Amino acid sequence: MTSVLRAQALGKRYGRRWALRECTVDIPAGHVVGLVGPNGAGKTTLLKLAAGQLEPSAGEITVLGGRPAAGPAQLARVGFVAQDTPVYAGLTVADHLRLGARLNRRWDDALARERAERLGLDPSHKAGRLSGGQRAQLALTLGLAKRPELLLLDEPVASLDPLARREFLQGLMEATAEHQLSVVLSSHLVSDLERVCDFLIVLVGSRVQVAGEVEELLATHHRLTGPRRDPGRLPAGQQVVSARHTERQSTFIVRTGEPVLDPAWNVSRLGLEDLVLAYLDRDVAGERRVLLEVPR
Ligand SMILES: Nc1ncnc2c1ncn2[C@@H]1O[C@H](COP(=O)(O)OP(=O)(O)OP(=O)(O)O)[C@@H](O)[C@H]1O
Repeated sequence: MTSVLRAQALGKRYGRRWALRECTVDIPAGHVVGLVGPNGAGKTTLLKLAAGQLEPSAGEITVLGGRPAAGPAQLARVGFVAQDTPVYAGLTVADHLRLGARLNRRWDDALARERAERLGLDPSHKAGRLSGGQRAQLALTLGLAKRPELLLLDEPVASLDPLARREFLQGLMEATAEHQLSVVLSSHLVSDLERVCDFLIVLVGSRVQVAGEVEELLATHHRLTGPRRDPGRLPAGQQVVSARHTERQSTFIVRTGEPVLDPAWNVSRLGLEDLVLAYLDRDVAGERRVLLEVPR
């Protein structure tokens, strides 16, 4: 299957500090990819590298088989909705659609108008007077009407209330099914990602901690609880993601393709949220522990 995004030892450095480091991922087409990580993890950097807005300092990245921003044809295949729903406050909804039509060679005007109408976006309203949710929907409409093959969304729901978030993600899911596009979506909110994503990338401290299809990740990660044990005594095929101990008991989260047969363990499956938290909670290269926002 063709890759929508392939990175090999990709890195971006500002001065001596790496914003993204040794990033190797291969995202097949047709997925809604959740890119999750705490503040400063490198999510925006990866999306901007994919959009061709940044040049790598190390490694390689190809998007839809080409170099990002290789030229107008490549740019037309990728939509990028930057953080904070970038719209022009002084322009009306109709102005935005006209601008989109002028700037994008594959612009789908019928889609843009139909979507704006369905969402109740009044063409005569200035973007600056729309609510945060409406602005996010306008930005998504512009991104979709561009008819990209890959849509990159940087924290599109961060400023939205739960209802607006649900509506936005619902709209995104419908649009991806209808137009067969691939999406990479960054967010802090695991519960939102759980609803829409079928591929996950967890970034912490500028490095990819885990990447893969959600179904496969959920099938291969287990929580083991039992009598206290040193992690070094687990079988070689069980990769320890996290370990917690009390005086008498150990709880491990392990990744393994094999069944866990040791009768000493009580084995349970993980939900996506627990899986993500296990990776986020690891100490990364001695850096401080990181916490993720998980709305209840
Ligand atoms: N233009 C820049 N100059 C210097 N450092 C930068 C620049 N842009 C990003 N960084 C640094 O690179 C690291 C990764 O930033 P990035 O914006 O990619 O993180 P993020 O995961 O998107 O964070 P957030 O969730 O807060 O948006 C951070 O440490 C940040 O301070």
